[in-house]
Amino acid sequence: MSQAMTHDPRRVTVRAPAKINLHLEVGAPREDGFHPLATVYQAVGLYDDVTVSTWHEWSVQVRYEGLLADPDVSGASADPGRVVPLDAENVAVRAGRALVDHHGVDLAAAITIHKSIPVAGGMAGGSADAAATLVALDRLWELETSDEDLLAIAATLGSDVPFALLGGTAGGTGRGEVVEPLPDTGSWWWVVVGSDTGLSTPLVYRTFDELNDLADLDEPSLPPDLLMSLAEGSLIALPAQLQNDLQEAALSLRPDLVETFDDGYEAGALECLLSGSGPTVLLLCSDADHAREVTAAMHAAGHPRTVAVPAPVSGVHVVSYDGGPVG
Ligand SMILES: C[C@](O)(CO)[C@H](O)COP(=O)(O)OP(=O)(O)OC[C@H]1O[C@@H](n2ccc(N)nc2=O)[C@H](O)[C@@H]1O
Ligand SMILES: Nc1ncnc2c1ncn2[C@@H]1O[C@H](COP(=O)(O)OP(=O)(O)OP(=O)(O)O)[C@@H](O)[C@H]1O
Repeated sequence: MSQAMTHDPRRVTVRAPAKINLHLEVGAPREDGFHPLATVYQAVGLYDDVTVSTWHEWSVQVRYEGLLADPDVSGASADPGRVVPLDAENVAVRAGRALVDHHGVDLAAAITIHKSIPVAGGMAGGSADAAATLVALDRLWELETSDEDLLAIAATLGSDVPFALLGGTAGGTGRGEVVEPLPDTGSWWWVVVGSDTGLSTPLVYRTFDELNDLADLDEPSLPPDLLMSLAEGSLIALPAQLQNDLQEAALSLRPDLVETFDDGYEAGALECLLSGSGPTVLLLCSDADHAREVTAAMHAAGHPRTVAVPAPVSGVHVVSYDGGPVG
C-alpha cells in the first residue's frame, strides 16, 4: 500500500490559527511536573498553513512569512530559538507519526509549513502546526478519525494542541488539554506585538515556581465575570478581567517587555497583556479602526513585528484539496 501511495500527487492544505489566553490561572505543579490550569483560550486571525502529500518518508520544510518574513528569521544567522527543527523533532512530524500509529497504517508524508505565527512566541504556533497536520493527513488518507480520537491524539502532542483543533473561544482545564467551547458573541480586535527573540515555555513555568509561594496557590478556576462579558460581547469590563499568571515570570526574564507595555498604553490600547508564556504582547482595541491606529503607532514606536488581528476565528480547517480551493 505505501509503495502505491508514494506517487499519489494529491495535496491537502489546512489552516490553523494562533491562540491567546484571555485568562491564564496557574496552580502549583502536579506530580507529573505539569501545572493545573484554568484558561480561556481565544483563536486569533494569525495563521500557519500546512500542506501535506504522501511521500516515501517523513519530511518537513518551513517557509517563514508575514511577521516572520525577514532574513534574520529564516537565514543562516537566525536565532536558533526562532527557527523550527526540520527533523523528527518537528511537532508536525510527531503529529503525523501519532496519527499513523493510531490507525496502524504504514504511511508517511511530505509536510510544508507556511509559518506566520511567531516561533516560541506564546501563541502556540507549534501546536497549530500539529493540529493542522492531524486534520490534513486525516483528509488526505481518508482515515475518518473521530473528533474524540483527534482530540485525544492532540493532547498527547502538547497541552495547547486540542484547542487549535477547536478554535473560537474555549475554556481549558487539566494541564490545558481539556477544552470546552464557550459562548462568545463579541467581534474583538487585538494588536499582536512580536518580539525579536523567543521565550522557552518550560523556563517561564520554572520561573513562575520560583517567584510564587506554591503552597499558597489556589486551585485555578474559570472566572464567571469574564465569561459573562464574552457571552454578552461586552467590552466595558473586559480590560480589567484579563489575567495572565505567567506575565510576572516572563517579564522577569525579559524586562525589556515593560517598555513594550508602556508603548502599548501610549499607543492607546485599552489593555496590554502577555500572550501565554510570552514574549508576544497583546493590545486590546475597541474595533478594527482603533486596531489600525494602534498598529501604526506601534510601528512608529519601533515595533515592526506588529499586526492587527480579529478574534475569535475558527479552528483548523481545510483551505485547499488537490491544490485547488475547497468547494
Ligand atoms: C503557556 C501555554 O501556552 C498556555 O496556554 C501552555 O500552558 C503551554 O502549552 P504547550 O506549549 O502546549 O506545553 P506542552 O508542550 O504541553 O509542555 C511544555 C512544557 O511546559 C510546561 N507546562 C506546560 C503546560 C502546563 N499546564 N504546565 C506546564 O508546566 C512543562 O514544563 C512542559 O514540559
Ligand atoms: N512546527 C513547529 N512550529 C513551531 N515550533 C516548533 C515546531 N516544531 C517544533 N517546534 C519547537 O517547539 C518550541 C515551541 O515553539 P512554539 O512556536 O510552539 O512556541 P510557543 O508558541 O511559545 O508555544 P506555546 O504557546 O504553546 O507554549 C520551539 O522551540 C520550536 O523550535
